[in-house]
Amino acid sequence: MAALRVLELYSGIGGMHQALRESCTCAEVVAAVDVNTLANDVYKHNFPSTPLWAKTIEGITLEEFDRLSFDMILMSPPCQPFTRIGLRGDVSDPRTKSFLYILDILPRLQKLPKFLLLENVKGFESSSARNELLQTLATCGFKYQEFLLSPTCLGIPNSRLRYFLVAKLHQEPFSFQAPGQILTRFPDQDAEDLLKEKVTDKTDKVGETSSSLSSEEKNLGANSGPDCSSKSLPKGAFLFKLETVEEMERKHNQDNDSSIQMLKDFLEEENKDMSQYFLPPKSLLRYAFLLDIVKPTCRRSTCFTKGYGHYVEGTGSVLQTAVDVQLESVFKHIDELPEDEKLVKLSSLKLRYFTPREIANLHGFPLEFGFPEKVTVKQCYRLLGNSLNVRVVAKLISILLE
Ligand SMILES: C[S@@+](CC[C@H](N)C(=O)[O-])C[C@H]1O[C@@H](n2cnc3c(N)ncnc32)[C@H](O)[C@@H]1O
Repeated sequence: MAALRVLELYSGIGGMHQALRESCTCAEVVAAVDVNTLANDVYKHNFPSTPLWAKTIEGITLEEFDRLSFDMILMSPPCQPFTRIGLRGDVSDPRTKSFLYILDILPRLQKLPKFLLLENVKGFESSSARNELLQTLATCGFKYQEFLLSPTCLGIPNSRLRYFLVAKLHQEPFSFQAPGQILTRFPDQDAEDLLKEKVTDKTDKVGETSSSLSSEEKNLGANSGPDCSSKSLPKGAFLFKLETVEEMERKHNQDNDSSIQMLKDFLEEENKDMSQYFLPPKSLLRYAFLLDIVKPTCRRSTCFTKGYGHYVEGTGSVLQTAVDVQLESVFKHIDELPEDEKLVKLSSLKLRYFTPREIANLHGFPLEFGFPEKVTVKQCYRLLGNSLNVRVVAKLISILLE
């Protein structure tokens, strides 16, 4: 069988290429395109034989696209115009220009690709750019399905809810196609969950609390979950550490969901020198209440963004390495303490950032995937924060090509 000719647009560090490999598809990336010099260096480091076009997508002519004669497009367009917390410039944001250019080129190609996969942030599904994409695909004769998925669907303890679209040309609809719907789980997941529930049913009655909701839905607080000591508190009440009862319950549920792996499976060797990753006193004192603190035995972590290690708030979880220290005992009445005592208490948790390697592990990059030596830790965080979960995309590629 001839190898599938794949065009990787907005290639970054090559998350899509890695996913293609992980899916064991017989394929060749005929061109990867990105303007970011540093991301391109990382890409070349890991995929040295792939032709890398360090230019803007809108600078590629129709003829150049035609010459590549590709069968598949894999792409992650810039997400800033669609993020829920951003300005949501959508199609009027200049960063969407290259995507609109692709939509304009697509119907005019000499040979349409047979397959297409797109990744973007949650928020893209309600954008005009997405409506234009669907319209273009329908005009060209593609069958497509949209998803909102997080790595937790695959038992990975990391939330990274993303929009995905898979499309194939002139073929039977997907067996799982649900017109007008965005699927929030993998097509085979219902059957898998049912099987799991049956097994748990027989062996462990406590398992009943893992309802038919996906982990991400539980994550979003859609499940009331098992009993927890905080239940008598009024809805929305704040506990220690600026957390509501609902947040506490959600974390509690996820940490007890044995279908998700523990974070310790993704961590680096304990004997490695981690001194550079510990949170400095200034950050501890200023942001302690806003940190999402997890232990190695936890089965969850928040989405690691490109600001991780630079901004503290909302950019990703931090790891409590002093595992025997009780979080509650540290935070209780901490506000009443003078600063030096506060710092002693907070330091006892031994909080550190996840290393770039650990984030790469959570994102599904294999151990052989690396960064050139000159790339700094902060740059690694930035590039990984822009990238994707390889295992989620690999599974979608398999589903698309089934
Ligand atoms: C969301 S990131 C994609 C990350 C990639 N999937 C990965 O695994 O690293 C978007 C990428 O698009 C690139 N980009 C943005 N606008 C572009 C354009 N007009 N032409 C080419 N690349 C562009 C950025 O440099 C960035 O690396």
